[in-house]
Amino acid sequence: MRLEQSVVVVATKNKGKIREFAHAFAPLGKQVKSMYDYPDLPDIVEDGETFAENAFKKAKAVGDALQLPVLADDSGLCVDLLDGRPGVYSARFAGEGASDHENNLKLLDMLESKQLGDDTEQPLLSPARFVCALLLYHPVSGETIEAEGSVEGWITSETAGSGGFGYDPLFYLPQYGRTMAELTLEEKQAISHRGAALQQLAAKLEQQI
Ligand SMILES: O=c1nc[nH]c2c1ncn2[C@H]1C[C@H](O)[C@@H](COP(=O)(O)OP(=O)(O)OP(=O)(O)O)O1
Ligand SMILES: [Mg+2]
Repeated sequence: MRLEQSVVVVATKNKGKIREFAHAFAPLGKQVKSMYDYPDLPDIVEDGETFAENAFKKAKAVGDALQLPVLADDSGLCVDLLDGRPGVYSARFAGEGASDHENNLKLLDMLESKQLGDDTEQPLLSPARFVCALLLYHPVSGETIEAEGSVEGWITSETAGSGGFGYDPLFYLPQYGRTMAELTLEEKQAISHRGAALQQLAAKLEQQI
């Protein structure tokens, strides 16, 4: 499979993801379209047990509806002290339709309550990682190409930054001394789970050309 078109359709409604994909594909001369560009798409139930399963559901639903190759991203945050939660439930951690802010508050609440009684309150609450599964689906051949990326960091109670989206303000990167929300788009792409998955996808696509 090749990504020949000058338009890449991404099966997402997340404006933060759309911004990051647009930034990543612009140097390749490719324009990104999202689910906002196509009314009447079917609703997608993201009830898979893995990121890859959900990415497949999104890419297949939109690819079959549009009869175009479609890329999907399913991603989330896995927190060590919470045994890997919220994981695939990251988007609806504080309930169906929860905002990023509500999800962030719930996560900090859970982690801070674990710390109660500690003599010294630490801003760094738990190691964590962002995970991103990408899946490119071709509706005619049924072919799929998958890629995955992750990035390690710490959940911090000292949230900072207004860039990015989702859990970025509370994801602290010790090597940068900043949260993910304090990075530029370029910096985030260079180290993020999504950037890593995109690199792996590009490598796989090249192999198949
Ligand atoms: O780079 C990231 N920086 C911060 N947070 C992130 C990131 N990447 C994923 N996340 C969080 C946001 C959301 O709580 C969940 C993704 O859920 P996920 O279902 O894949 O995306 P979504 O529902 O927002 O949009 P859509 O399904 O239409 O692509 O993980
Ligand atoms: Mg979603």
